[in-house]
Formats: sequence, structure tokens, C-alpha cells
Amino acid sequence: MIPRIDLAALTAQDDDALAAMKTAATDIGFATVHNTALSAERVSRVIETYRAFFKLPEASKAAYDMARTGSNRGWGASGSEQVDPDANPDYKQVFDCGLTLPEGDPRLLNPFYAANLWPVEPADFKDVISAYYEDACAVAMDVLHGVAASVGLSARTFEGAFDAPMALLRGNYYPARPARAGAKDFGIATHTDYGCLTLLATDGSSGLEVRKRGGGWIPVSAPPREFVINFGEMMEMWSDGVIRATPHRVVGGVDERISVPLFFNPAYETNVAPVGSSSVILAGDHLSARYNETYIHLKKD
Ligand SMILES: O=C(O)CCC(=O)C(=O)O
Ligand SMILES: [Fe+2]
Repeated sequence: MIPRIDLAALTAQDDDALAAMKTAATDIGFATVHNTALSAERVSRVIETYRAFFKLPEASKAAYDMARTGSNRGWGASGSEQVDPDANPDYKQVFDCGLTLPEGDPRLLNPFYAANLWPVEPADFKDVISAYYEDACAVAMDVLHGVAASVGLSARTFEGAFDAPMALLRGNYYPARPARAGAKDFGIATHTDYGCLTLLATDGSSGLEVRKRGGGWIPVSAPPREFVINFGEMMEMWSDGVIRATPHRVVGGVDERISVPLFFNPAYETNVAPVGSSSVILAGDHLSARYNETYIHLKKD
């Protein structure tokens, strides 16, 4: 069973909510979270805004193709990412955006803080998605504070680490599973997320599967008023393995599906080596290594 957690109760340090989050963090690696500041209407509008973009002709989306850039802002076509070297590139399409920095900010030269590529169509895309980015980051921060409390990490652990996050907001568009798809083809192949926390909104449809320890897959779904959360590789390192990054995938089915993960990654220079250890693992270095092995246009070979 995937724990279902009331975020307001977690923030109030309710015992049941803390215990459920501890199980999610240290055992399963996944939970669903409800009672957040983000309403179902808000999430549905975000999903429909992405849908309107993905329904544009390929030629219109190509104007925002991240493959022509040295970073990951804008549209990623089907086949632009390979998250599992043993599988084919994923058949999903994506749209990625990150933190908006003021014009002229020197960090804009760092690919993790690159300027966003906003489509002109649909007309409200930039407003809807950039506002959601800000508010989803605030919810993710609240969840992280609850996670820290649940596993007995000091509230100071994350202090400052997310002031200029390398957080990436993504729209995933899974068309119906293509007729030609074989055993190595996935909407998104088996992977662990790279960062600390993923806050995932979906259109409510099924498709996400979480790997069970010992084998097998658990289907997880959530309506637009609830979020699926899971932990990434940086969190597993940072917590010295106490918090788990659990593999997951989307095989895909007959219906199209949209999901919207916020990958809540800390600032570039955050040390995500185990708390208390003397080693140094920069969040930016880890993210860079993972992006370079999974985005086809960033692969160095
Ligand atoms: O679409 C989903 O439900 C999961 C997507 C996912 O795992 C990802 O984008 O990292
Ligand atoms: Fe994922």
C-alpha cells in the first residue's frame, strides 16, 4: 500500500502523518499527498495548458526544440530521452522549464539556470506554467520539511539549499502506446529520479508503476487534487540511504496521458553527500552527469 498523507496534518506534525511519511520515505519511496495549497482546478488548468501545447503541429513545437540548445528548456520530441540504457528512448514528449532569473543574471550562463523557452501558443502558457512552477516549489518545500521531521533530520538540513533551486517542471505527454512498440519501448522506461523530491500531478489516469522490493510493480494513480511524491538519488545520498529512491516506469496504454512532475532539485552548489560525512558531492555535478547520460542531445560520446 502506498501511504496517503494529509499535508496540513504533516506540517502540524500529526503523529499518524509523520509515521506515514516515514514509511513512504524509508520503505516504499512513494506516497500520495493531499490537502495542499494547490486546488484540483489549478492542476487541471495546468494539465490542459500542456495538452493544448502538445496538440500543436510538430512544426510549431519544433520552434522550441531543446535539441537545438545546450540545455533542457523547451520541447523534447518523442525519442529525445533514454532513461534506461537497456531500453529504447522513451516515446513520450516533454516540455521542460526551470527557475526564472532576472535578465542579465550571471547564473543564466549555467545550463541549469538557462532562460526558459516559452511558446507563444497557447497564449496563456507562460503565465499558467510559470505561476504553477512557483507555487509547486512552495508545496514541495513544505513536503520536504515534513519528510525531514518524519525521519528525524534537523529542520536546518535543507536551509538555504532550495533558495535558487535547479528545480525542473515538466509536462509529460504520453500518446497512446504506438502499435509498433515492443518489449524495449516505454512511455518512460524504468528509472530513478535524479534529485531530492518529485511532486507529480497527473490527469488522474493510471499508467505509473512503482517497483516493489522483491519484484513486481505497484500501479499508482492520483486525481488532480492529489499528488504522487517520490524521492530521488540526491535524497538517497544526502540521507545516507535512509530515504529511498525507488525505480518506476510508465509502459503506456490505449489512452493518452499527461503528467506533470516537479523535480525539486537543490541549488547547484549544494553538498548532497551524506549529512555529517566529510565527502563533497555537488548537486550540480550529479545532475549534470545524469542529464548527460539521459537527454540524447546532451550525450557526450
Ligand atoms: O508519468 C508519470 O506518472 C511518471 C513520470 C516520471 O516518472 C518522470 O517524469 O520522471
Ligand atoms: Fe520519474
